Amino acid sequence: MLYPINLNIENMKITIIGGGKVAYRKATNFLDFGKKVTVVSKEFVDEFKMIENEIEIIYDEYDKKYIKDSFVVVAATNNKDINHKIGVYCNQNGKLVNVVDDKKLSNFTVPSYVKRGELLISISTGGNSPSLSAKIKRELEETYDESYGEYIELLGLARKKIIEENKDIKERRKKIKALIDLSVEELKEKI
Ligand SMILES: C[C@@]1(CC(=O)O)C2=NC(=C\c3[nH]c(c(CCC(=O)O)c3CC(=O)O)Cc3[nH]c(c(CC(=O)O)c3CCC(=O)O)/C=C3\N/C(=C\2)[C@@H](CCC(=O)O)[C@]3(C)CC(=O)O)/[C@H]1CCC(=O)O
Ligand SMILES: NC(=O)c1ccc[n+]([C@@H]2O[C@H](COP(=O)([O-])OP(=O)(O)OC[C@H]3O[C@@H](n4cnc5c(N)ncnc54)[C@H](O)[C@@H]3O)[C@@H](O)[C@H]2O)c1
Repeated sequence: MLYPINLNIENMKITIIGGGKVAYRKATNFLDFGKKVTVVSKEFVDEFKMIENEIEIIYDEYDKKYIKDSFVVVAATNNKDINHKIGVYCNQNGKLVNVVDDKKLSNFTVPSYVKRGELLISISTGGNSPSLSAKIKRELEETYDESYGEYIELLGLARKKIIEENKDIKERRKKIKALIDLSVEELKEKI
């Protein structure tokens, strides 16, 4: 079973090999988290036009030289042998790699996720059913709607204020725990 981890990718070079639908989805995942990626492929599906200004595009077939300096790699071609080769190379060279057609060779997979400001809920089925992950995501999107972005921010600010103003740890914890029972309006008054 895979271990959940939230990764700081800010200073990591990320390269995606392949220019199909799956590569596009993986590229937008990284962009969602403010990270520019390099994508290497001879051909690209039209969707890439929407993000061409936000990524670096290399028109070529896979070559080791394109991932030598990358720390995170996604092998997303429709060529099983190439994907496998990329997976093996990355595993042997201490890189994080997601091979889109080989869960075993991947040392990370990409979960489905709901993002509301800093609230991040991720969903994985261990590769058993990505469609179920997508379904659960849609359900969670309704429960945790857009308003949660502001709510989480307010909770963070109120928590910070309580920490600054209360030296007694017990008292502090009690007050912080009570925050989640407050409405947005009530939280605003606390800040
Ligand atoms: C969650 C999501 C994130 C994302 O990719 O962004 C994601 N797949 C999504 C969708 C999706 N993928 C597939 C379908 C077609 C229907 C179906 O097969 O169910 C649909 C449905 C659709 O398109 O709606 C086909 C598929 N997927 C994988 C294989 C290969 C294999 O199983 O070996 C094949 C078969 C290829 C073939 O046909 O041979 C493998 C993986 N896909 C994963 C993630 C990882 C496990 C996550 C988990 O445990 O749930 C893992 C292991 C590796 C990885 O890619 O990281 C994203 C939902 C986006 C959202 O959030 O809306
Ligand atoms: N993980 C997932 O979520 C998921 C979902 C569906 C399918 N898949 C798997 O992912 C594979 C890719 O799916 P897709 O729909 O994006 O395929 P696709 O056919 O739309 O795209 C494949 C891309 O790979 C590129 N490519 C082929 N050989 C290459 C090489 N040597 N170097 C660089 N680029 C190369 C092609 O130019 C094309 O852009 C499928 O074969 C399938 O096994 C995975």
